[in-house]
Formats: sequence, structure tokens, C-alpha cells
Amino acid sequence: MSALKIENLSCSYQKTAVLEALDLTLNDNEIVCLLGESGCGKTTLLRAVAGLQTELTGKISIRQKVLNDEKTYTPSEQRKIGLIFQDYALFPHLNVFDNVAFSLTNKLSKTEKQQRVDSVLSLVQLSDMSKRFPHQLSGGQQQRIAIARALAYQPELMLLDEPFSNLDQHVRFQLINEIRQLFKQHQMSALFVTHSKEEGFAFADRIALMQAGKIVQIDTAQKLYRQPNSAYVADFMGQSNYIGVTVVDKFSYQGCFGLLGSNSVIEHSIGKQLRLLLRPEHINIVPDLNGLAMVKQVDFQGALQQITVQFNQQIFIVKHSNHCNDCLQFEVDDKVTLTVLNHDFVTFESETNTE
Ligand SMILES: Nc1ncnc2c1ncn2[C@@H]1O[C@H](COP(=O)(O)OP(=O)(O)OP(=O)(O)O)[C@@H](O)[C@H]1O
Repeated sequence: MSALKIENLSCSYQKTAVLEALDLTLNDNEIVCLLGESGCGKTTLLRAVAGLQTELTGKISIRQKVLNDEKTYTPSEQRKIGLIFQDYALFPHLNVFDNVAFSLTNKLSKTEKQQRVDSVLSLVQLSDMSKRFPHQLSGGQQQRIAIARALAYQPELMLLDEPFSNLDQHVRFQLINEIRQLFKQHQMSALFVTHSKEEGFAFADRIALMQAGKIVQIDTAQKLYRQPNSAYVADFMGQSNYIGVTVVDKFSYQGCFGLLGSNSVIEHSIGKQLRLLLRPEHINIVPDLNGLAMVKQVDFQGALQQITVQFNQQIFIVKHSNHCNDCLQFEVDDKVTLTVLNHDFVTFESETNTE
């Protein structure tokens, strides 16, 4: 059963379209991340699922129960969703216990409420802080309380809007790992909005990359990085170099690095011109006094050196490991040779295609 199914969803604000004919399915116990640049419609999509969006058409179902279609609108509070925001949204005048208990129905007895709150506070490891007020907690602790409050309500789906953005790097990734484990242990499905791909990598099972109101690719992080379906996806997911190549035969391309052998059959016709994606780690760099490439910039990045190289009237970004003390150190104006390492090639249509 799907945890969430969105079919042909379109949303607008004052008749300006923001989401267009969007489809998305979350599997049971799956965490999906909505990733994309500012303004692409991530929050609008989350709000539509939460029942907070008025101008919309299409169908939204949670666990096969239709919440939105042309005949149905289920109010937000009846959708069985947990909502978690960037700013924690805790009540400042209530202590931790009362903040968590707030979302619980009055149908529960006092003892049941106490047990429910105790159990979720223990899940987020804050049992000993139930008497504190929000201002007496760190940002990470406040977000844990917000998560405990959402869990106490026993939702069928968790919706999280940039929940980790206000936390510093160290606390952020620690909390991301903890909350992911917690959701997995409790078979909780979640839709999570972020503009940080690192957060998406760490928290989600699959990432839906959005561009201008559409999902352009949904896949695991590895697939989005290694097999992007467009240059937009490739560039969003990591650093990219591109070279123009021509298909020579079913297994090779010709370009500025000479003949490049493909690991798989090339589906394009011979003579077709394409753009070949080269990630920085796909290019090997060696010092070479007779080399035709020249180092233009070297940036120290801890474990790696990022080297900007000019070759064939083009700029390439390459990475070289700093893993040992006597590793090669490159300097500006060094002459070098670049070669392409064996990997599964990704190509896109060339803007100057003559075919
Ligand atoms: N209440 C509103 N009224 C009018 N336009 C809005 C409203 N809320 C959002 N928009 C517009 O809708 C588009 C999508 O906004 P949305 O907040 O969904 O994007 P986002 O991807 O979540 O962006 P961010 O990462 O900056 O939060 C933007 O162009 C935004 O300006």
C-alpha cells in the first residue's frame, strides 16, 4: 500500500501556477525528500498534502484514503499527519510535557496521556526535561520536542518542512541520523522538504528533485548523482564538467580526451554529437612538464584538493586526494595531463546537434 499518492496535482496562488500536473507516490515506511532551489514549490506541495492549500486540483490520498479530489476536501486536522517546521512551533508558555500532550485528543484518559507523552519523550531521549520550558532548551532539543509532539499524535504520515535548517552542522547531522533511525524503527513514512542535498542524502530513501513546479527526477541519491536524466539534475547534485563528444561506434566516443570506450552499448547513431558529463572525480590529474593542461587554481578542501585546470580552451574542475603526507601537491601554473577514468558515461543532447 502506498503511504501517499499524489496524482495530477496543480496548485496556484491568485491564479499564478506554482505546481503543474505533479505525480508522486511514497511507499510504505519510506522517507522521500523534496529537494530544489528556492521558489520551486516544495513548501506548496507539502502544504497541499497537509490540507493547507486552497487553490488546487488533482488527487491526494494517504493509505488509499482520498483526502482531496474534485469532490473531496478533508480538513488538515483530520488527515492523520504530523507536521514539523523549521521554527519548532512550540508554545513558549507551556512546558515540554504540556507541549507534547497538546496534540492529544481529550478522549485519552489522564494516565493514557501520561504514558503516551513519557514514551515519545523517551524516544527522543528527553525524558528528564519534561518540566522545562522551550526557552530552557537548545535548538536541537526544541526540535526533538516538536518531533515527539508529532509522534505522540500517532500520524500515518510525517511532513517536515526544513526541520534541521536552524541547527548547527554537527547537531544537525546527529539529529538527522537519530530521527531517521526513529522513523525507520516505527515504520513512519515521511515527506521532507529541504534545499540542502546533504540533508537529503542523510535523511531520505529517495529524493524528488523539483524544478519550477515539477518533479524532474525521483531516485536514490546515488542514482541522481550518477545517472542524472538532465544537465539540470547533474549540476544540482554535484560539480559537473562537460565535453563535446561524437559517437564513433556502438562502444566509443571521440572528444578532447581522445577515444573514450563506453562500458555499455551507445544507443545513439554514429556521428551524433553529445555532451558528456565528467564529475571531478572522473578525471585523473598528473604533473607533466610536456602536459597540454595548466593549473589555474588550487583550493584546499581538507581530504581533497580541488584543482581548476585549463585544457583545450576549457576549464575543468578536478579533485585530488590529500590522503597521505607525500601526496602530490599542485600549484598554479603547473603543467599537467588530464585523463578520463573508467566509469559509466552519462551524455546529454548537445546544443549544437547537427543531426
Ligand atoms: N502565499 C503566497 N502567495 C503568493 N505566492 C506565493 C505564496 N507562497 C508562495 N508563493 C510563491 O509560490 C512559489 C513557490 O513557493 P514555495 O514556498 O512553495 O517554494 P519553495 O520551493 O518551498 O521555496 P523555499 O525553498 O524558498 O522555501 C514561489 O514563487 C513563491 O513566491
